[in-house]
Amino acid sequence: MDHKGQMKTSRLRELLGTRTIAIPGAFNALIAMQIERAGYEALYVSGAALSACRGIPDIGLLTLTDVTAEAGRIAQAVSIPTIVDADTGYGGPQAAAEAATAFEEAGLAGMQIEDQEEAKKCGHLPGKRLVPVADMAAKIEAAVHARRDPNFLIVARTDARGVEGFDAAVRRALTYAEAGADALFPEALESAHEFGTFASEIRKGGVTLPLIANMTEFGKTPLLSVTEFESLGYRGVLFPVTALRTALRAIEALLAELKLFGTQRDWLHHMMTRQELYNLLGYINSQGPQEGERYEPGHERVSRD
Ligand SMILES: C[C@](O)(C(=O)O)[C@H](CC(=O)O)C(=O)O
Ligand SMILES: [Mg+2]
Repeated sequence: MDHKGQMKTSRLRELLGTRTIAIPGAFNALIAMQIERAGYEALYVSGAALSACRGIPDIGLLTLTDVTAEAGRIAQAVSIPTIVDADTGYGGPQAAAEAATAFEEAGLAGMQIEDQEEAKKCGHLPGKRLVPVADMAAKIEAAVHARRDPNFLIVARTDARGVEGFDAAVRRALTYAEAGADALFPEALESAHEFGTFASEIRKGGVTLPLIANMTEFGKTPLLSVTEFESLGYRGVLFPVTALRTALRAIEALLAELKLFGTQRDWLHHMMTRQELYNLLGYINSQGPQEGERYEPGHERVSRD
């Protein structure tokens, strides 16, 4: 952890302590740069998106080494804080402690750990299994103990809603707060009403930690806006796979048309131009944009490649 890393961790705490923010998921460093440039104040590295980018499902196949390398690259490409999805913590308390150390050193501002058993699944699928509450609490304690920067954020996610029920989700979250978690994340709640009740039950339990909501699509949770979550008492709203799903659909459509027509001409206006991509990368091309490199509607030649 360096000075820059410490600034990001304290910034993340400050943000979650004061207002409600949208936290989009970045599936690589370039997308992280886009997220920062679009004005977001924090970003998320999703296990589901990272797995998908490797061509594998989100069933706990990513290792700590894999995630540290990729999430570290993402975090270091931007100056806003990054929260990484650490799945189940990659094992027991010792593994969770190692994860906290590795992520902190790699420049992450926080990590999210969930209470599923190790052969995990997407939190919005049926058939999940949870570890005993004491086992999860031990992982949180170990991660909290392992961090060197006290601001490195440990987000405790409970998947209990779809397994043991709503009340168990509240009870588990309260226990995780006691174990030292810095933020609570109730996974796969099924209505705005449940989000509101969860928040008020947590407050009734005497816990004032920031709450995180997950706005993943096509799952169990109806789509609510950041403003709605703000009024329900949530401080961070994740959009973990939103950019990836959108990119995938666009690429699917492009590929179909390219195959059919043998040219990408009609797609130029959907593309970021060479110069715009260079600008995003901060790459100063010493020769500047070449004639014909900028897209103008009606012009077919865009790049000199
Ligand atoms: C938030 C999540 O853990 C993720 O990996 O991004 C997933 C998202 C998803 O699968 O849609 C989740 O379990 O909710
Ligand atoms: Mg995940």
